[in-house]
Amino acid sequence: MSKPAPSLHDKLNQLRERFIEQLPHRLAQTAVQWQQSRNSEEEQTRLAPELHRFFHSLKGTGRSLGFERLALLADQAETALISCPTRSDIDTYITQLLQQMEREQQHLRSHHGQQQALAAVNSFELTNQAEPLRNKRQRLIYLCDDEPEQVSHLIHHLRCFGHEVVQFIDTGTFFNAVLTRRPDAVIMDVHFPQGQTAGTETLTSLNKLTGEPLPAIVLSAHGDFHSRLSAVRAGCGGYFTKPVKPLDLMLAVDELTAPAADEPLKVLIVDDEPEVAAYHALLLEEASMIVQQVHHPADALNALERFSPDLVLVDVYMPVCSGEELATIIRQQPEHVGLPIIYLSSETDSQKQISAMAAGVEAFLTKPVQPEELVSAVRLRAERLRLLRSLMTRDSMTGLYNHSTTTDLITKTLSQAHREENQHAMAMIDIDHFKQVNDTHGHLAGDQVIITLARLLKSRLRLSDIIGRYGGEEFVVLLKGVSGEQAARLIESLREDFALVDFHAGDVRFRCTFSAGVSSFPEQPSTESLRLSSDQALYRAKELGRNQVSTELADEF
Ligand SMILES: Nc1nc2c(ncn2[C@@H]2O[C@H](COP(=O)(O)OP(=O)(O)OP(=O)(O)O)[C@@H](O)[C@H]2O)c(=O)[nH]1
Repeated sequence: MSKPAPSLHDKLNQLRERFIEQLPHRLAQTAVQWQQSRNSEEEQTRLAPELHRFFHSLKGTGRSLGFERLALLADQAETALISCPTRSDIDTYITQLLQQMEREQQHLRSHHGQQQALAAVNSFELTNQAEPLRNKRQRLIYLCDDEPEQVSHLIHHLRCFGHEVVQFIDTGTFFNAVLTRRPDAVIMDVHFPQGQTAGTETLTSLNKLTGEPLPAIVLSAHGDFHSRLSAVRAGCGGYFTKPVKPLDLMLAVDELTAPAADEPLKVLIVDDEPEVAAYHALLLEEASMIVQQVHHPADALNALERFSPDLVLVDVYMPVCSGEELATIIRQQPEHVGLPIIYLSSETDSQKQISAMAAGVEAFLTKPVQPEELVSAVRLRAERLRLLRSLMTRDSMTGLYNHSTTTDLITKTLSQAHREENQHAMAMIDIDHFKQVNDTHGHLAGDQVIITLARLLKSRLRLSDIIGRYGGEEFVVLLKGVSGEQAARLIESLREDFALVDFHAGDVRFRCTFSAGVSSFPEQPSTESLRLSSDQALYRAKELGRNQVSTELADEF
């Protein structure tokens, strides 16, 4: 039977135990350094920074792990070091503090100390319940600021865009929370009552302790060099001075939490020799690609439909059907015209290779192929296809599907829904008085509004929903598996939140609203009738004064 995974409490306890275990050695080392610094002025100068660093970090980590007495002693030692540059004045004092730390450490290792440490672990609330299921684009953000009223509007905006925001007003609770449930991003103030740079120091301690830098942005009332330096040392990816524009902060969070890589590339291998196919699959999988193998050319079309690869790797010599013939069959299907195909063959005769290429394949690799050659040939061509596909199907400003792709995808979904008797809803969304926004605040500000609404839709709707930019300031979404009524309620909540987003054009702050019309399938059985019905509902919403959601039944939400 496999061992159960350690609980959060166990992990945290292990962390504290490790810290206490390592402490005698570190204290002994520091005591020796302190003695050495007595030998000469050079030694004193050489060791001063190291001694200071030790007390400083012991203060931070001790405090954060709940070892308050230890942190207090370290704080006293640090203050003494800073305020009395002459060593002889504080010699006895520091030696005494080191001895007290030693005793405290022994106490913590004793049974009684362990009990107290455990009580400290249990004193803060652990989120034991299963993590709520979050949208792939939704982030868990920890915001730590001791002046909550100054950041409430930022929290509102972050939540409005679907992020889960947990707020902390002190660094200790924040520290424990990170160890319990690691966030996707942190927004941290620098200055706290505990110290001028206590916020960034907490991040530094956490990064050291976990060995994994937290993606963090600093939000500070001060833009001085010292604060900025502490942020850089804590590995922060951005520094904002208050007051900050919510949308600027949102963009920084987006950038900080953007996935490191896109979806893995998908490759279909068609080869009648299973071992060879498996070997090539292994090489590509090692390079983080997703591979599907087909050993009979006749199965290739089915696999293309289901797997939708970015590239096909075809063996030239196969029984039943040659690679050339298979490539021609694939190319004759309009949806696969641009799909890159690479031949793999033992054929070294260049004349034969040229004739095989006549079927329009992208490359000819000779077996045995070098692993690097295979991976780079596949990656280069598959990524190019991805880029071309994206240029063809997406709107460049918002990254949403363009008009024709949105219509195609909706039509495909409906044809499947007919077979499976599903229900879906369409919403047509149009920004109100958008011409006026452009005329008053300029086109760039108008673009910002469009991009923001696109982001709101992306962050709040499910990945399976179809979201398209239909035209200038008009969007269409297909909400899968929901009734018209449910969809209208959802769009209504988006409408309310969008109306509260602050936009900025220079120093001017302004807000925008949208109107929406909702229709549903199967009541409207085709893409065209859904679109017409949503359009009519949208028209009604505009007529009735805008900033509202209307359904095809003319009920207003
Ligand atoms: N900034 C910007 N403006 C755009 C873009 N696409 C379209 N527009 C503008 O959007 C405006 C749309 O205005 P209208 O369709 O007249 O309607 P409206 O002003 O939004 O008013 P209602 O829909 O009646 O509430 C036009 O002025 C277009 O120039 C774009 O990509 N960026």
